Amino acid sequence: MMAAATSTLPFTERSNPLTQNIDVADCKGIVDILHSCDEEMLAGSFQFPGLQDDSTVRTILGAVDHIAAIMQEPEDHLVVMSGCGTSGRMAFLAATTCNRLLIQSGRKACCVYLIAGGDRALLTSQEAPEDDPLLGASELQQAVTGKKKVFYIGITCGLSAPYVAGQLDYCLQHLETFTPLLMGFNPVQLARDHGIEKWDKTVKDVVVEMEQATKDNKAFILNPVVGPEPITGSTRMKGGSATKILLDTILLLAAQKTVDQCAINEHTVRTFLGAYSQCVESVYSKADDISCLVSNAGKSLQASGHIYYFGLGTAGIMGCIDASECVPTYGSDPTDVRGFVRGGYDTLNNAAGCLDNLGPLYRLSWKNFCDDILGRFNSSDSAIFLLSSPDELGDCTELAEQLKKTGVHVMAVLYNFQPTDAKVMVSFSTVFPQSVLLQMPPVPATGGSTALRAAACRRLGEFALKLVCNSVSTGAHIMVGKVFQNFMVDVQIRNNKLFYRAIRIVQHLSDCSQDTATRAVLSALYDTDDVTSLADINVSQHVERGTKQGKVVPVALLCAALQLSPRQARQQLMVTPVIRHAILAGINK
Ligand SMILES: O=P(O)(O)OC[C@@]1(O)O[C@H](CO)[C@@H](O)[C@@H]1O
Repeated sequence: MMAAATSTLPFTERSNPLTQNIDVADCKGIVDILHSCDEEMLAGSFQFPGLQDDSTVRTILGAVDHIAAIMQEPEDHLVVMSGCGTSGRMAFLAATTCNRLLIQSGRKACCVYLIAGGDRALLTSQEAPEDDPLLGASELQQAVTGKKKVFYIGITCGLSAPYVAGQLDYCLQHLETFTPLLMGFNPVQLARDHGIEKWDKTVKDVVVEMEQATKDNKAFILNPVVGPEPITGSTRMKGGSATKILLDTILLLAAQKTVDQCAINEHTVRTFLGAYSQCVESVYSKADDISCLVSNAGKSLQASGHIYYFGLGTAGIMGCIDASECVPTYGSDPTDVRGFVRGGYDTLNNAAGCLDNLGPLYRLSWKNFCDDILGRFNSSDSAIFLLSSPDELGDCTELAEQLKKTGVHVMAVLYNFQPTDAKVMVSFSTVFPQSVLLQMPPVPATGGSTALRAAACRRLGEFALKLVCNSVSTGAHIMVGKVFQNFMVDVQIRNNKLFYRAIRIVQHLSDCSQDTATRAVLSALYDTDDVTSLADINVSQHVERGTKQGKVVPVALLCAALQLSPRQARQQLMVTPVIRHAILAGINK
């Protein structure tokens, strides 16, 4: 095998031995495999500290202390959380929900989020700004104008995003104002060391500087290793979940320290992290029910239908977040999987407000759904309601009944912390005969405040919904052949990292040299047999083209594996769209 040596590959880009046959598993098998991956995320044991190890717990405590100090003096102090794609969406959710909790507790909001590509990236994939460190730095600079002290959390699961590196670099140059924390899931030595266009540093250079600042007690690095992703490189899954666990734990404990004035120690942190382990078990104890959702969702995509999530509050936002990542990961159409939130932008509570005018993909309220889509909703589509309490049933019934008239599968996922009342359950299963009821574990003690307790329940519930939605969208895309072994074989080349990932996938699956794989990818990207003139083009130009050009990796794979021209490969894919079948068909010709 000519693929790059595993030990030099970041964990976040490695192929997970647990999932190498996920593409040929049945729906229950897929969910069971994802269960073992999520257990692995919490258990760690990759020869580097994991989520629950001492050094991680200590770093969390350090961050809690700093953030609690900022919460005490919110006037000219600020917490900034920032990232690209899922990392930025998790930052958004953490910042907005923490602010809400602070206000409910009689305090002032003190958190802001940044996401590469701005607020439109909350709903759609905007990958290119991830490659721009200067953009990152200038957006951070703007966000902190007038602030005296800033705790900055830069999230990049792979320790790979230049946008975040640019911000960390800015923090390191202004340590009198900033205390930076780098959050990611690789050891520092595996940070990305590729050249960055129009910048004189690599991400790794900045991470090394961060390491030095950490030794001087001026910065933090929080980088537990959670193991390779279930779908290779898909950091929306374990990476996104681990990000959520860490951000929620840090912010809730900081709020507890501030609001309830209670001491937070290692035991408190461990109890919180333990609750997430219990949550994973509660979720997957419903693996049979979840696999029914996966099956229906997969059948929808197979029939060229759609998967729609509907939710109230942050439950609805979890659906939107899950949907947003399907486009770059699986090369799917942005309308294939969509999320709708009751109340639209008022519920989203994003900094830029209503984005309706950006186009149909930004119309996210239930009303928008009824106006734009309900009329053409049909029996190949799937509807999944996401609920955070049985009390929300009344709000969902009317829309659910309307949808049922179209003959579609209308399903629901409900998380509940109270023992579920039998009568409520009867009405629930009348409206949603196909549902997943997640009985959540007790929340860790969160002092005396009811607001704090309610917030802790919500954060755990969102985590549970994330796991279910990730199972649904991953499983459904596996069912339509978008995964080969455990590789995303229709990934879109939308940024620098994805360009090199595409090459690695082709190299690995067609067992060829890196050079051959690069030629195959360029050939597929530009639809040409002669790639000699493309050798000197900047990766950013390949990315620009890759953002518009579909099926690059499948075409490149067929070119490399079967020595086809891009034209022949595209023809083959028209006849046999499932890549594994297309290769076998070519070999058997
Ligand atoms: O900077 P990170 O967090 O390593 O990676 C961010 C990213 O490139 O990867 C994710 C999916 O793999 C996307 O959500 C996002 O665009």
